[in-house]
Amino acid sequence: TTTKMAQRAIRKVLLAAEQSEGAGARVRRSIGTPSLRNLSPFLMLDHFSVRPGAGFPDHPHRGQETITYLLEGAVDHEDFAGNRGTIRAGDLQFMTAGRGIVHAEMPAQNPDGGANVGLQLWVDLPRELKACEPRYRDLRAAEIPRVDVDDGRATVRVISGQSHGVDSVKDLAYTPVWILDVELRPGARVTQPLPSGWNAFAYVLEGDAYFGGGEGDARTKVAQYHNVVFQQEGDAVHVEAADDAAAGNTRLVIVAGTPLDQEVVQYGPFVLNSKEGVYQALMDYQSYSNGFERAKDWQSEIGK
Ligand SMILES: Nc1ccc(F)c(C(=O)c2c[nH]c3ncc(Cl)cc23)c1F
Ligand SMILES: [Fe+3]
Repeated sequence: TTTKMAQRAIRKVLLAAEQSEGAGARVRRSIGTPSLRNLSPFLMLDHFSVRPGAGFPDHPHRGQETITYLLEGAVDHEDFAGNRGTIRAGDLQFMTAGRGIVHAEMPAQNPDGGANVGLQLWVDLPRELKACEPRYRDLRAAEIPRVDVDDGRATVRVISGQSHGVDSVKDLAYTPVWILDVELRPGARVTQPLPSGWNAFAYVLEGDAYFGGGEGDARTKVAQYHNVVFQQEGDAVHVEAADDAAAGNTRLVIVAGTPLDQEVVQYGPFVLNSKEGVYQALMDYQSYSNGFERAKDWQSEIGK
């Protein structure tokens, strides 16, 4: 007999309000705001929109991993070590900043193009990896397995982790995370197991999603641009779409990660385990040392 999955209850629901970031970019930040800081290992979630002429010019990172998921358009990146690349709709870039990166992230040259839209998730690095060598891992759309669920009413792109018997192709971040891109057509019902004890959230990209319910409990309706943070207890999250065929599709990402048992002291893109660590990062960045040597006399081409 299959034991019924203990569903995770909702801890809180947050609206991701729009704010400015970088040079003329707009982001909807739902993790990393005063109302949601402690969701280890997650430090920030930005749902960004960047038009040609705007972007994220030269800036540093230390002590975290950034996972960038392009939903529309294309973004170029270029760093102080000469690494360059483009991530297009459906692709992801996993960047481990480790001891230090200085880079720019700008819309790919398409002057008459529309907005470039995606998600950028910052994941904390465990203490012993804070000073590791930086690295990049790209995951192209074609490499991401898809699984049809609920008689084809739902589709899950398994970016990282497992869903309904399908495994992602490879682990790309040091800190274990699951990232599932879920498309629900009208009437879809999906129960998604998650590793127990991990922190987990869902961010609604399109349409309305209904969480929980069953056993006589009412479902919770969550609208677009809202982030649903789940309790740590429980084995699975349950999500549904409205039955009404006129409602259109619902799209959300379900993300889970292993909590890190360490202090988080953050000053912008410097994320360490102590104030001294943050001071040191600021000093190193300003004096081009301990991982920031290549920032001296460097300017990106794309961020000019
Ligand atoms: N000022 C400032 C300081 C530190 C940063 F890391 C950034 C930054 O690069 C981003 C912050 N949200 C993002 N969403 C998507 C992308 Cl592609 C980049 C960013 C930035 F703009
Ligand atoms: Fe960056």
